[in-house]
Amino acid sequence: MRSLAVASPVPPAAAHRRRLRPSASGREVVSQCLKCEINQDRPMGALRIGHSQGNLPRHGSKNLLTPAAAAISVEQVEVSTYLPKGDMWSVHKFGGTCMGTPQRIQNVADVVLGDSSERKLIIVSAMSKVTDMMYSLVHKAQSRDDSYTEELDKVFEKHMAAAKDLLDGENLARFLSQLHSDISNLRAMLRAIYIAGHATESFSEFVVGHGELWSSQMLSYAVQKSGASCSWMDTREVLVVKPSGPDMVDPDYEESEKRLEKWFSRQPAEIIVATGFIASTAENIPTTLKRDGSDFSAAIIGSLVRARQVTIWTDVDGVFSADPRKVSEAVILSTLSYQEAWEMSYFGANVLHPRTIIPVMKDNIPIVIRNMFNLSAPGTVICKQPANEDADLDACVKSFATIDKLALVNVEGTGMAGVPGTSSAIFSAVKEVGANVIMISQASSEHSICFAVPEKEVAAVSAALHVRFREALAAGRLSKVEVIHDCSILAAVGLRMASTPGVSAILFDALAKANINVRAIAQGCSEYNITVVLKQEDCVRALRAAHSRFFLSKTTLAIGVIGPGLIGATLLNQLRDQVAVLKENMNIDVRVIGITGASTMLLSDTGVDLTRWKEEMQKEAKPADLANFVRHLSEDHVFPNKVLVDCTADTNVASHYYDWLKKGIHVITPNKKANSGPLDRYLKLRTLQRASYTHYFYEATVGAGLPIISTLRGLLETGDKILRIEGIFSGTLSYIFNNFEGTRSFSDVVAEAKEAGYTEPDPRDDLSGTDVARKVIILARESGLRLELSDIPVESLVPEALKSCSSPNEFMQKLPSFDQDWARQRHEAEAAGEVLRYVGVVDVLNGKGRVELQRYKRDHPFAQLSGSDNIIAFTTSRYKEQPLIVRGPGAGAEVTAGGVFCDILRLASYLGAPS
Ligand SMILES: NC(=O)C1=CN([C@@H]2O[C@H](COP(=O)(O)OP(=O)(O)OC[C@H]3O[C@@H](n4cnc5c(N)ncnc54)[C@H](O)[C@@H]3O)[C@@H](O)[C@H]2O)C=CC1
Ligand SMILES: N[C@@H](CC=O)C(=O)O
Ligand code: NA
Repeated sequence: MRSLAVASPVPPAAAHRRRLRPSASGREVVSQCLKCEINQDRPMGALRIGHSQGNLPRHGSKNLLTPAAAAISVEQVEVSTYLPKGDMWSVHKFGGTCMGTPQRIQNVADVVLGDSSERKLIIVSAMSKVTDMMYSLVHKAQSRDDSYTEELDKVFEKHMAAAKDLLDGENLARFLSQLHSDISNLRAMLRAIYIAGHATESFSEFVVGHGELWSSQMLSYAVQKSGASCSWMDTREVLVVKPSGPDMVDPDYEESEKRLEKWFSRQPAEIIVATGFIASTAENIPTTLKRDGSDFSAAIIGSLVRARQVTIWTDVDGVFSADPRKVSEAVILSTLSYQEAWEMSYFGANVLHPRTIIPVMKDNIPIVIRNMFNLSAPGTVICKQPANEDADLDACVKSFATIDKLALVNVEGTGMAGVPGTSSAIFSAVKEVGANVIMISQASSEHSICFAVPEKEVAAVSAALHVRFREALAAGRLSKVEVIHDCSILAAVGLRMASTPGVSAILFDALAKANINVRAIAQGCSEYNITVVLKQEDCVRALRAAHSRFFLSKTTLAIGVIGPGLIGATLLNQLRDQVAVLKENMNIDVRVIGITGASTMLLSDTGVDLTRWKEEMQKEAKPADLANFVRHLSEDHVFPNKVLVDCTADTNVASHYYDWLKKGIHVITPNKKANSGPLDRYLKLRTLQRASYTHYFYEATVGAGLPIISTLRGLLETGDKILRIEGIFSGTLSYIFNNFEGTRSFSDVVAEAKEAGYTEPDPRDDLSGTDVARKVIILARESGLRLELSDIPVESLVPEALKSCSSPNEFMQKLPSFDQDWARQRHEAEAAGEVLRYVGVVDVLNGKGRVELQRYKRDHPFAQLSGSDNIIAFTTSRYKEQPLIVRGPGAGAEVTAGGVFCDILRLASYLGAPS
């Protein structure tokens, strides 16, 4: 990759090591000020650099106390070793969590020793929580809160305990003596702060940096224990920075490089353990790189030595494709470009601070984010985008992020178009109130401009705009300055995304399918992100919908099953056996997140375990409450697509479909009540369905799993004209008349049909012809006829005397008393060489339907059926001579549940699943 910048004769390492090991104090007291030394512009590599402690020399009147604790001074020694640069270096940074306990520090030492790079530079943060403790010390002291002394004791004890655990012998003694000395200096300094009631910035920066001094010393001793060549570096001797804004500093690379070379010439160890976070100004005043500064230290040092790689060790497996707290299926990204990482950190992703990326970006040094607690995870590499990365559409999007608590401001009016200066006037008004504009969008018609600002700033922005545009508003040149509250931003981040055709289509399609309304859109020319503004309440759902479309199983579907009776239970078992296959082969992730019966319901956030749903239903279930059940589904934020599967025969349940579709919940059902109920309701439902992206499927309402509705749809949608549909639509009645033979009684065969699961929950619905009439109505309406159920003449097979039975059981018990009548009717037909068949007819030409018991010759196709077969003949303009016939079992648990399952997969494919 890169070649060495400087190669120099290196004296025997041992000699250097001896000279450069930290002194008993851990630091070397030297005589000459670094500032003066550097100013003399000496040849590099010849300095002994240390920072003194205790009775320190002064650097000038500005920092009277600071030098007493932190002056950085140098002593000249002979030039011996130059700093090599390039691939031999690997830089590691270990965050506070990695350094949290003695055991963890030891693990860090092991990781460092396990890296086979020729030279290693290790940057460490303070032990976890220590930096906060140090800030609190300063805060307490300047607030004249005495308890700072106890807190300082805690800091001392924490480090002493850690060191005693980790180190022994001479190293422990050295460390503890240094710790004592530092703590007593800090006590003096904090006392001064306490008396003054004020801490200058340099005072507090000096105090807070101690966490890194101690953690890095402990680590360097721990590494030395193994006998490795290791030096400790106080980066205040090397890293020079200058303030570049509030709470921001810029590295002085040139000066830092000089100082590093000089430092290295004195201590050319193979492993250098250095303090993160701290640095000094050009005047040698201790300072810090501000929050997250250790990452920055690592990046700057990585750049100074032109490292092969900078590894940032933390406690996550890498950079996620979305906030894993919001998207449980977020994945770890294997690579990211610098710009993408940059963009993501803007959107709040816990990646790296953008400034951390700058130093390494200029030298194309990769940054790797690794998990200290899961060494098997390869992590995320942040590097220059490889030119040949495959141009897969989906791969263009790397991650999604959101920003909440925003408001949109919309300034609108005809007087804006073509008037130069309008946007400047708007944004200068915004600037005057100090608001931060997060996103701007203006359509090219120029009649409006909208922008997003933090919700807490919008009142001031709106007021300022009303003042600024008072005249324009009064004159009507501007029609309004409108505020839309409670908005969020969803941003898709990816390098080539904005320039790759189809990416935004997929994004917006995913949002549309999740029924999410987009309020504003912005896509910068930077190609790195597409930003959409939406209602805050939709934000997590939108994030999940978009994320799942690009990263997950392409289609996720949350299902609520209503009515786990025969069909519902069979469906749940079929799902149990097939979900893994669907995920593997079709990229469809189906989760049942609720099951409700008439009396109890079971709710789950992530998906019911379908291998034990019945037990769970008994153990975990709550009293059934349909409204709560639906709320559970609609308020779920994990899954973008939700579907209610109604497996009841309940009219009341069916009456809710309209509301559910309106809520964006898809509906699938074998229940015929909605489509055969009042015509106006049916039409309203279908109109809503057609106008929305929410789907309603009901294939199993006619012919169970047989493709009846879909066949009819196919004919109609391709322009065929339906003339007539007739057939045997009842599995129950088909079974009864197919098996009502010989000596068998009618009531026995009905009981068998019920036992086989062909009948409706109340078998009278079958025998009365009502079930067939419902199917006729469904097909008639599907064919365009506007008929009510009452328009269908129905010949009922329920004896008059049994119509008033109070229960299906009573009906079944009394049915045998009518067996004689049935036997007679059958014998009459048989005598004529005929069979009894119960048929339904949709006479589309005449706009009518009927349901009746008919006699057919033995060779008629309707006489050839067996079992619960349905047979449906479509006579159409195209199928005029010979009807199109669909035949097969038209009732029963497996085939019906299979039909419902097919609808679920149809929905998945409408939602984008592969075919
Ligand atoms: N059995 C079959 O071969 C076919 C049945 N169908 C239809 O499938 C649906 C279910 O039929 P089956 O499973 O045979 O009936 P079933 O009686 O075995 O199951 C219905 C279930 O719904 C429950 N239920 C009733 N009202 C409810 C409510 N308000 N909330 C929650 N749960 C409620 C019942 O407790 C029962 O568990 C019916 O609409 C039927 O017309 C459609 C095609 C074929
Ligand atoms: N009970 C019905 C079931 C299907 O809709 C029938 O028998 O056909
Ligand atoms: Na069907």
